[in-house]
Amino acid sequence: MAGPLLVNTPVLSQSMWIVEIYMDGTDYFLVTVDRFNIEAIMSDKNPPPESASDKEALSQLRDQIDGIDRRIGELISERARCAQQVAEVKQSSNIGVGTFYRPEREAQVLRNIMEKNAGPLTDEEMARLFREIMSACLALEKPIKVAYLGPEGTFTQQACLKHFGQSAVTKAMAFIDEVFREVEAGSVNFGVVPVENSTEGVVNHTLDNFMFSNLKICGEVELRIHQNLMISEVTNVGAISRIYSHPQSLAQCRKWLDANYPNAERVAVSSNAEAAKRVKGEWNSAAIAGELAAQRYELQILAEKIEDRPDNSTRFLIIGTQEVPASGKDKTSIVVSMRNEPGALHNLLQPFREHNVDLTRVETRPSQSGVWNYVFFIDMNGHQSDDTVAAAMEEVSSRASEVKVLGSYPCAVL
Ligand SMILES: C=C(O[C@@H]1C=C(C(=O)O)C=C[C@H]1O)C(=O)O
Repeated sequence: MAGPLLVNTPVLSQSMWIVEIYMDGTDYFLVTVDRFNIEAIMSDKNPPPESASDKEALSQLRDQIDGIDRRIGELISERARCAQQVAEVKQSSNIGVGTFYRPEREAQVLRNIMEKNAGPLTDEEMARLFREIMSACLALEKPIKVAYLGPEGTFTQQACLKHFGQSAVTKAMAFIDEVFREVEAGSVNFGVVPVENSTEGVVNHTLDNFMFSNLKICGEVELRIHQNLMISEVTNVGAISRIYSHPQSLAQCRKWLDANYPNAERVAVSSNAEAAKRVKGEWNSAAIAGELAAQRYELQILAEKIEDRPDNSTRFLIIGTQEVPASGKDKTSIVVSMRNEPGALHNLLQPFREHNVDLTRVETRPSQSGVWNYVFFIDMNGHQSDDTVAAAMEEVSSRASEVKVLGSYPCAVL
């Protein structure tokens, strides 16, 4: 066999190159290589030759993208002008006085986008883009103010941005009670608090607040929780002897820590964001927190997704003063108190079964007053205006000492 006869000839396609041709009698063999791999391997000193046709193709595609971007920009402006007109209609009529933000409408818009999406972007990616467009359009109508359980960089802040987008004006509060108070006082429009929380361990605190508050649940957010090990610019990577985080996060990463940092001291602090703050300026420590904390406190992520369970997620509630109309796919949350008697729980659950209402969560809390013996927090699929939900609720009301509807709200879209 003779050869190679030719080296580095970009003739097969834009992505495949023939690098060698061997002759063997009348047969010949091509040795090809993926151009993009080659490009990655080659150093800047020795760049692959660019053909004139490749350059032309690239420049044509870029011109096309510039044109599309112009059109997208024009369409976004047109959409924003429509949202401004909606605001004018809302203002001049009594439709939606004080309710510029419409959670049910936003959920419908996002669901619609996901349903119509033909790819190649995923439904979630597409909805995320539209989430930001809507957030900016709403800010033109009226900037929305939201309080959340801080400090900055917590998973609750991440949930807040996921739900309201980057154009919302956010305010970090130190405690869950303060988030409730801030909304009740009217200094913000909404609040975001964790409810089924595998990270911050504050589920009960949120539920207890609902017992004495007239605020409504206006929405829910689900967040995949990814934990990361992060360090500051002064950290000596080889000498990490202390790792800060919230106790729940330390627990979630226990196996990973046992395997990777068996001798480091694990220090529990009040939040993941607090952990991130502490590693600033400490050469021998690291923190476990979310990506947002790394961004906020300018830390470097040393290892990502270190949680032992990859399906780890947390649910947050949006609290406000408005009743949310049905969006087509909703949940209803209630709190019910029952007298302490045999079969109380059975009596409470029976109407839901009879009316075919699907319960998604039942939580029991000790009563905080003598009147309520058992207090149950119940989440169900459906809106309180649905016939089945309304019928079940009526029946429950006749059996319980007290029933309070915490709200009907759209199921989390993203
Ligand atoms: C435009 C409206 O107001 C707000 C903005 C929305 C949007 O940009 O699509 C949707 C719902 C509201 O939060 C509306 O009520 O339709």
